[in-house]
Amino acid sequence: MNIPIIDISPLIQNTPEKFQVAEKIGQACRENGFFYIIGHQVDLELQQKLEKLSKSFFSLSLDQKMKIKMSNGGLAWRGYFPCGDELTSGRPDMKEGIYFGEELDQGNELVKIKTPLHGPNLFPDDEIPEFRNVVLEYMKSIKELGHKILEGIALSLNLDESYFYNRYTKIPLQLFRIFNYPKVELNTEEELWGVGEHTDYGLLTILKQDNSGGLQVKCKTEWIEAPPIDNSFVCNIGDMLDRMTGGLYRSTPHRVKCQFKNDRLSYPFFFDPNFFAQVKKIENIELREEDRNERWDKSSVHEFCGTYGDYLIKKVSKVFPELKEQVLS
Ligand SMILES: O=C(O)CCC(=O)C(=O)O
Ligand SMILES: [Fe+2]
Repeated sequence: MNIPIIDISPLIQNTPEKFQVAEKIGQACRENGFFYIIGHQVDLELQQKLEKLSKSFFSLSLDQKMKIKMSNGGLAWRGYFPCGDELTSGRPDMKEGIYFGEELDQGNELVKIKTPLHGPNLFPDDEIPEFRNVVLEYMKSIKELGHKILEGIALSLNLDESYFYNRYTKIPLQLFRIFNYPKVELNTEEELWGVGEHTDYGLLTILKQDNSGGLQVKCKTEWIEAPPIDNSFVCNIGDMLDRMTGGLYRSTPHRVKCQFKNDRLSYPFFFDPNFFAQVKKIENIELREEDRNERWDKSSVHEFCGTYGDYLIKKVSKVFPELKEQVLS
């Protein structure tokens, strides 16, 4: 089974062919929850600048990188974490990375009342002064892309194209990460993963990956590769879309292999419901059979009660247990 490649230019240009695009997106979401997009019109030069600056960042010394360590980001949950600090299902991932989000200054009302995951980003301004603007510009264009893809997803469910925008994503929660999976010298019996099996938490993930490979997607019981495709993004649906569609669009487990040949860079952007949104099932969609026992975390996305922020904080706390103690205690 292959992951489909969908040219979304009609969706971007708002031409009548967008309904056919929506049809293809719907099919991909019902089949395995993963698809590539091309024709997205995200500026290539901007992407190349992002790649170049990200490489420069990860090649700084650990001391330099730790100047923007996540504990300095406090409640906003931003900044750098070194290899081994992030856990999936309780086990350390073989990756380092930086967390970004919407850039909000200390004067912002939500920041003033200490809303978790809201605040200013941490950038390596001394070492790589251009990084800040390039990251913020990239996030802006992927956010716009996210709105477009969600219009396609709404159409694929026979909903008004602004269904998600009106209810959940007028102000989406944006989480943007840049990961480096460093080349690992094999000297252990332990099974190592770049990222262990998991599903994403929110609505939609838009992933840029370099040409190293290693991303794998679980199709029923089989793992298939999601190899790099030039100037494409890999899209996958998260737990909240699974919940909204009563399981019709499942959030699909995926993982990343440990890298033994060279470093791998990836850039996942999580386009998620507003932090304060109560995520509900779409009217007129029937709840499908529970998949809890098959899920990696043995929990049900359909039983959860609360806001998206509540859901996310519970999940993120498992991923960074130490930070949780510092920040939320
Ligand atoms: O690095 C990748 O290709 C995927 C990362 C991922 O699955 C995640 O951060 O949720
Ligand atoms: Fe993921």
